[in-house]
Amino acid sequence: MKPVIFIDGREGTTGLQIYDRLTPRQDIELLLIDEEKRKDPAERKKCLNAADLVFLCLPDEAAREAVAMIDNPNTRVIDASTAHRTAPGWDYGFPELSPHHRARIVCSKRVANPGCHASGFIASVYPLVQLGLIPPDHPLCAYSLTGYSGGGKKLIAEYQDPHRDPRHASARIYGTNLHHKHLPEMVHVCGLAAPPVFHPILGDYIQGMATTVLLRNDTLPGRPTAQEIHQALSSYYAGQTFVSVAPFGGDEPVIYSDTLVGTNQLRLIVCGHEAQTTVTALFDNLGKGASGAAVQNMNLMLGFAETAGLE
Ligand SMILES: NC(=O)C1=CN([C@@H]2O[C@H](COP(=O)(O)OP(=O)(O)OC[C@H]3O[C@@H](n4cnc5c(N)ncnc54)[C@H](OP(=O)(O)O)[C@@H]3O)[C@@H](O)[C@H]2O)C=CC1
Ligand SMILES: CC(=O)N[C@@H](CCC(=O)OP(=O)(O)O)C(=O)O
Repeated sequence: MKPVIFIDGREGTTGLQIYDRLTPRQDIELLLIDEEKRKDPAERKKCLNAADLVFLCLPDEAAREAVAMIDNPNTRVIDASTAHRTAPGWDYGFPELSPHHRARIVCSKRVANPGCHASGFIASVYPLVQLGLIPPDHPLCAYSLTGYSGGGKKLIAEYQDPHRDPRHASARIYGTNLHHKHLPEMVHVCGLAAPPVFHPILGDYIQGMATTVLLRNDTLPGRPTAQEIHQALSSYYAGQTFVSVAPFGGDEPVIYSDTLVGTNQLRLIVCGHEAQTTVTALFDNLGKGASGAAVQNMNLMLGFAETAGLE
């Protein structure tokens, strides 16, 4: 019997991209909700409980409500929202972080899909903390470029509106209160003593991300060089399909944040010298930053090849 999959929020940005990756597949059965009833709690409840696995591609509050509607003990959940990423009983859906993360996802009933900015930050920082190159109480700084699809349908409409504010043509820093909603998961997953100083930056392009962590080598234990940090990350992720490390200094002399759009890849670029290092994670907010990662997690949970639907 093919596993039955339901995408709650299929009409949204993340949901649609999961749907597009799943429709060609013959190894699953997609449960589709009646278009008119897609926000009807009773109809959603029926679908949520009829499925073997559900993707929640909803605002946080609606995701919490959806989880509360599930009374079938066999229904497994992948939540793309921020609602459960640090919640007890949920596993963090980033399998490349460690064999432990991967093993948890494989048998999990509740997987929280990582936030997009958080994915970029954690991909760089988690291994360096594990390897002892960054102490958990190290004062970290990061910034993260994103396309506007990261803000869902509302932000896409705002940026694509022919009568939009002309200032949207310039990049804009947001999260200026320094309390971005991805900070708790960055701290929780990496085991940090305090959140990084973090600015997200929105550009006038639809898709693609570049998340950069800045390090002063003389403040790190053993004063590693940028090359040594590059070597450590390269060894850490050796053999992974979806996370890779570029040759030292990067693949090109500049870094375009839309380089990996349309893929489920996340590529780390380490630059610097004896005194300073930057680690930039390049990926697609709707690939490894959301929908691609969610499908990868589904593959692991249901015993499919990790790459199925993601080639
Ligand atoms: N976009 C991205 O790059 C990323 C998004 N995410 C997260 O994924 C989740 C979805 O985001 P995104 O796809 O961008 O958002 P969108 O706004 O594009 O889509 C959300 C969808 O949920 C629907 N919806 C809202 N409330 C309900 C409800 N009560 N019942 C059923 N459907 C409902 C909306 O309906 P309607 O169409 O009528 O508005 C919409 O189709 C969010 O939590 C987001 O933070 C995570 C990582 C990256
Ligand atoms: C451009 C933009 O607005 N991006 C969103 C993050 C998108 C994402 O990762 O969403 P969730 O954490 O909600 O799942 C933001 O920075 O709030």
